[in-house]
Formats: sequence, C-alpha cells, structure tokens
Amino acid sequence: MKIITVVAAVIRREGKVLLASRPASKPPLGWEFPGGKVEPGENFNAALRRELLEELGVDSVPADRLYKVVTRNAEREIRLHFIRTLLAPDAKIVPKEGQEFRWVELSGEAPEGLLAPDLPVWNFLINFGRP
Ligand SMILES: Nc1nc2c([nH]c(=O)n2[C@H]2C[C@H](O)[C@@H](COP(=O)(O)OP(=O)(O)OP(=O)(O)O)O2)c(=O)[nH]1
Repeated sequence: MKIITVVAAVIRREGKVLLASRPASKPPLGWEFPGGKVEPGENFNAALRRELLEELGVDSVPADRLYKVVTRNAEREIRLHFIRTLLAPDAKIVPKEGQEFRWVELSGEAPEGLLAPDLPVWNFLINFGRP
C-alpha cells in the first residue's frame, strides 16, 4: 500500500481561515487547506513552508499540529496533518499555481465543496475556537 503524507496549513485571520481551490487539473475538486505532499527526507514544517511559498508566494511559520486525518482506498493511504501556521499580518498572498484563495468565516456549516476528509477539521476549528 502506497502511503502519502500531506501537510495542510490552518491559517487564521480575524475569525476567518484561508482555503484554496484545487486546480481543475488535479482531482479531487474542491476547497482545501493550502499545502501538499511531504517529500522524502523533509520534515512536516519544512514541507509546509515550501508548499506555501510555492502556492501563495509568502513565507510562513508552521507551528503545532492541530489534527490528523487518515483516508484509505484499495491503493493508497493518505495521512493528512493539519498544522496551525502563522503568516506575517501584512503578508500579501499572490496565487502562484492558478488556485483561488478565500478567507472563510469560521462559524456554522462547513463551506460547500470543502473536501470530505477536511470536515472533522472544520468541526474541530469551530468547537475549539480561535488561537
Ligand atoms: N493540501 C491539502 N490536501 C488535502 C486536503 N484534504 C485532502 O483530502 N487532501 C488530499 C488531496 C490530495 O489527494 C492530497 C494532496 O495532494 P496534492 O496533489 O495537493 O499534493 P501536491 O500539491 O504536493 O501535488 P503534486 O506534488 O502531486 O503536484 O491530499 C487539504 O485540506 N489540503
């Protein structure tokens, strides 16, 4: 079984959280926490910092892991690690890979199109509030 390790950033600002759309060329379609696959030999925080620089064009400070989700099908297991991440307050996000970004109010129902594995993460963030 192939194991894929993914890091995803929980970036909060004024009661909102940053979500990214997945490009049409890369299923599954939907909204996700920005991030990507960890490369061999890379630690989680270095991988996330690299991904955010590649995708958002900003430097970041990944901090503690908030949540872990494991999904599995016949061929592969995806281990998703959701990491609370800080950006400078004036960091300007410049989409680099064709995704859209949006700040979504952290309250109530999860936004439509949020990837299914991310639903428990959304509920966790709602219930455990702001940093
Ligand atoms: N980044 C991210 N991926 C997620 C989330 N939830 C979720 O199920 N995933 C899944 C979707 C993908 O199957 C996988 C991430 O792979 P990816 O294709 O985005 O990784 P990557 O950017 O490194 O892509 P590449 O190297 O293959 O080009 O994790 C999430 O919130 N954020």
